[in-house]
Amino acid sequence: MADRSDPKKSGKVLSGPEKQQARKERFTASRAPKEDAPSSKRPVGRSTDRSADRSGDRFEERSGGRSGSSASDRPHGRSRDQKPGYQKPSYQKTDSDKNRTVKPDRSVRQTPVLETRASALKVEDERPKSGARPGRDFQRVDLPLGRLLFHVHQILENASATNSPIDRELASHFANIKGRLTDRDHSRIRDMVWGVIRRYRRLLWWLEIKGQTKQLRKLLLADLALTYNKSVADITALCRGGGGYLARLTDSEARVLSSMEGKNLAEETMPEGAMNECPPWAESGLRAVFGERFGEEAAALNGSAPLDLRVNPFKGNREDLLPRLEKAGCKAEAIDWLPHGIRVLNDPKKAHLPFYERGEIEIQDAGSQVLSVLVAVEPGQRVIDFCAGAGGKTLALAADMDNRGQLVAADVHSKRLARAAQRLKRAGVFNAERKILESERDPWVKKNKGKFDRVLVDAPCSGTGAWRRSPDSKWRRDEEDLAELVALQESILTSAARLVKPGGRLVYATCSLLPDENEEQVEKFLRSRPDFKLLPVAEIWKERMPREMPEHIGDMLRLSPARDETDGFFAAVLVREDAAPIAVPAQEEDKSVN
Ligand SMILES: C[S@@+](CC[C@H](N)C(=O)[O-])C[C@H]1O[C@@H](n2cnc3c(N)ncnc32)[C@H](O)[C@@H]1O
Repeated sequence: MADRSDPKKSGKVLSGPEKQQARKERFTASRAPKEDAPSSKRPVGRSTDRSADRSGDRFEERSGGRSGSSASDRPHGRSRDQKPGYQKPSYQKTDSDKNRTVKPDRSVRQTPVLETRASALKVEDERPKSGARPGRDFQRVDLPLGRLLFHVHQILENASATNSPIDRELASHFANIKGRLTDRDHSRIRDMVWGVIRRYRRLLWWLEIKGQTKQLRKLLLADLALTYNKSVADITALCRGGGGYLARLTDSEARVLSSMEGKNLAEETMPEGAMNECPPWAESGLRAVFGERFGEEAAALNGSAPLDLRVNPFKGNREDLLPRLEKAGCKAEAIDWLPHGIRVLNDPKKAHLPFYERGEIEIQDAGSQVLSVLVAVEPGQRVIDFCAGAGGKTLALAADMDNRGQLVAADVHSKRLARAAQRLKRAGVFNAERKILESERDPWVKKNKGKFDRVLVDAPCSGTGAWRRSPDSKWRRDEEDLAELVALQESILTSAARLVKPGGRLVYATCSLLPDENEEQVEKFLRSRPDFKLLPVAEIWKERMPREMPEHIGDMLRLSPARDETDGFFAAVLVREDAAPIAVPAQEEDKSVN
């Protein structure tokens, strides 16, 4: 899926090395403090056996998330392992590794991957398994927890050093150690990495009240104590130092961990923003939008997202598809307020995938489906999806155009457009073409001014509405990024507006919930372009949607996870008045465009 929340790929908001360094420091400092001497005595912690029932934090695979991006998306420039602070994943063979090639011991119960957290993270016995024949048997066995922690720490450190998405860092780490870990180890590492990310601000709060500096190692250790209920003795046993293990606990670390024993991650005195994992840079904006409902919405944004599908009308219909999905093992129901939406209720074997591969369905959040409907395209029109990315909305627009008319998928990111092309082909779309833009002010825009009935600007944004799908994105941004995004959005909106023909429509959308990226952006635009007027979304909703519009949706669309059970989305529909001349502000007429 396209990466809404990655403005760096646009070439517009690339940060310099200083900024990268600042980011790194913000995310965490990476080295243990010098003043902490290694712990010489064994701490006196007790092992508690409280069951870890604070669930909801397990890793979820991103399928169709707007902010997800694949390794092929890597921004231009230096490769990951040239970046400062990046550590190439190491795999040093230890004595215990030599005994790691053993026959499966059928007497040992195989622990399911998603066991309760406390038992899944038990301190494991590292003695050689009986029956091992080094070099002859191929069955790998799971790594002990201490070794897993080393990988978890390395992945978090690298993600922090390169400011790259966690899923990309996980994939790269696993690729680098080339199959040396079992699938179950991969799962456990993922769980732990995503756990730290999902509990990041709460863990930071704990470090702060204990007078600790922000360090990934400390976050990880605090997570073991507060989430997995590990005692200091347990943690000491896990951090044994040397190849493949975290360094031994310092005295100060042991003291802090000891003071955390028996404590809950979520403390009553914790501020609401921290409790709900809201990053400080977004908190005031979300409070301004949600007022008293801030806590409820922030909590929902910190939850997990459902898997939504859109039925491709070129290949079938929802009524026929639902029983077929169910027969294949995917329990799903119609999203009755959408024309083609389906919500997956239970699909443990990913039975929906063959349907996806045949182009019968697309993976698309319900909110994203609404945006496409609001563009209200007609067959035969000229339509442009100006920030098309990998084509999520282009596909939906093509279906509503019934393959008739001209549909342009434009973007500055050629690889994303290439993915869009594959998806369009698979879906049976043949009225779409690609346009790679140099920037939003590409001369092509001027050449085509006033030619389109519909212009969709699905702008790059902070992605606050999609945090459920990419919780790490909130810790990779700051106020400065937000300001850069707002400037980019304004520039894209004013430039793309030139494409709208008289009587045509400009639809501005984001998956952000912040007013600076949404209402304020639209209001600013309308002040500078009096030839455009806001069309209340209710006007389109009543014509295009199977159910009435909920009352809380105003003239501009705002969807949120707590109230609408969708990702957070914003959209405004702007109509260009019929006979008005194309008023292009002076700064739009870039000299190079002529
Ligand atoms: C939110 S994503 C689009 C998601 C896509 N519409 C979908 O539904 O899958 C925003 C897109 O804007 C593109 N973009 C960034 N800067 C741009 C610019 N200056 N002009 C046009 N597109 C830009 C990004 O490459 C990204 O694909």
